[in-house]
Amino acid sequence: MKVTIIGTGYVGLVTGACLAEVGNEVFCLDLDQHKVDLLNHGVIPIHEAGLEELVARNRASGRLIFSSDIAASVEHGDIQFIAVGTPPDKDGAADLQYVFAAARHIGKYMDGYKVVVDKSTVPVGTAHRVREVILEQLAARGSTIDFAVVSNPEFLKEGAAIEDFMRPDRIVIGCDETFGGQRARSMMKQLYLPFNRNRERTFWMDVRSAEFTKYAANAMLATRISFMNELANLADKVGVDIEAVRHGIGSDPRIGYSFLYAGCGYGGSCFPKDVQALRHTGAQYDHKMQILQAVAEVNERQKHVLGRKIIQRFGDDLGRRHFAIWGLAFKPNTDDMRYAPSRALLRQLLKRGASVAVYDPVATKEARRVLQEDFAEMPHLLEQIRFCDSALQALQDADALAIVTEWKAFRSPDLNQIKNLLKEPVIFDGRNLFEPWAMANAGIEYHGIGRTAIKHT
Ligand SMILES: NC(=O)c1ccc[n+]([C@@H]2O[C@H](COP(=O)([O-])OP(=O)(O)OC[C@H]3O[C@@H](n4cnc5c(N)ncnc54)[C@H](O)[C@@H]3O)[C@@H](O)[C@H]2O)c1
Ligand SMILES: O=c1ccn([C@@H]2O[C@H](COP(=O)(O)OP(=O)(O)O[C@H]3O[C@H](CO)[C@@H](O)[C@H](O)[C@H]3O)[C@@H](O)[C@H]2O)c(=O)[nH]1
Repeated sequence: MKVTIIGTGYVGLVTGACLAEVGNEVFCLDLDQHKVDLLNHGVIPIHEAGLEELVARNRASGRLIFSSDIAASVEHGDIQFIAVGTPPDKDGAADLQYVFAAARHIGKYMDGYKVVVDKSTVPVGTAHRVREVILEQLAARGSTIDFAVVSNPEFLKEGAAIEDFMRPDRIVIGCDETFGGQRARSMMKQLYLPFNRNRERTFWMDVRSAEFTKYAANAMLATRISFMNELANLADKVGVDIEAVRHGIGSDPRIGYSFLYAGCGYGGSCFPKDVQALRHTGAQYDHKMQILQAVAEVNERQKHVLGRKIIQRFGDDLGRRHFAIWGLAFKPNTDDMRYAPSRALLRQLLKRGASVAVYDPVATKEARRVLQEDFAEMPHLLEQIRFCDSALQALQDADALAIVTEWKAFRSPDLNQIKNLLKEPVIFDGRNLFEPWAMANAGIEYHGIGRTAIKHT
């Protein structure tokens, strides 16, 4: 099928490459000319396992092209995916300006029937507004061309994006009579056939319910994490091991093990903004989302828990202290720094005068960029950060090690080397990678999240 993807970011690029891989002719549009140029030179602007090979293979076959030519992009695809960003605006609502700009472009240039698919995460009612925007453009041209608007939210996780797209848990498609009906439904069905071979994964529903399902999924996952983080903080006070509790409750199939890891808070481009946006939808309908308010507040606090543990241990004046930090990205297998908990920790430590040596396997370049922005008003603090090429290098002469991202490479370190390189054998583990008893046996003072701190004796 002929498909256009508008917006070639995480979601657009993965969607485009995966749809090309199963045989479609895909046109990826982006207004960021630099990004388009990189992609046309085979350079992938993000770190995502397997993406480079997938893009190269499909570019070589001619099934995947990148361009900033709006008119050509609208002409190309019978199906037009809108996969642009929906960042939070100043009130926490989803900023839909990029979605509507894409809709305007479609309305301005379309010359035949199109199925317009909202793939971006957008609040309930957005498909209706996208339809209105397209209709306005058509009316301005005196045109009555038929089109459909469909909601097809994306559930991929960064770091496992290709696997998630190729073998999704579910494909949610909102398609109803108001916006498109049977013709759009059969085109969407055909497009997703290759992803339904093993079993039917598509859930058909009305457009508004599909839009809501995306927020419901992210809000539920964020709630589980904040719930566990709140329990972990209490566990620390009452002398309970949150990891034992996680096993104890996760074994109940009604609860399950996923997304129950306590830590130093959730980050990323989705949970923080989507929780806020859903709260905002609640406010618009005079319906206070009390649980989600607590979820967001607990998470904000949680991002500071690791820093607070460090301050408790070393005092508020960190002027002569130096710390090693492992992990900068908001989670492993990505270089994404959006809302990463490491940013909150750095702010806490640097403002108190500490210096830090940081290491992340892939996010260093992106971290340098976002930290310039974070410390734009206090640029001198950036001089207190040293970016290292290896985890061991970061440990040299540090007073303690803090772990912020659960990269696999951090899971089984040589404890003797850690002890030899650190000035004091102290670890603050924001992702509970290690067992307190193993640390105690190794003579390391260990502070996890919700794991009774065992002091080095
Ligand atoms: N990142 C994820 O893991 C993920 C997963 C599921 C859903 N989502 C949702 O998908 C959407 C996209 O997220 P993302 O992380 O891919 O965003 P992104 O910021 O990585 O990419 C968006 C891209 O759209 C481009 N763009 C903006 N306006 C445009 C226009 N009018 N025409 C063409 N290109 C335009 C930008 O230049 C940018 O390259 C968001 O709504 C997000 O919430 C993201
Ligand atoms: O038990 C857990 C699981 C995750 N996290 C943290 O939660 C954040 C988000 O993790 P994850 O969900 O794996 O990453 P995302 O790539 O942001 O993916 C989420 O957001 C996407 C964008 O909407 C959705 O498509 C995905 O389904 C949804 O998992 C990260 O900071 C993790 O460290 C925890 O603290 N504890």
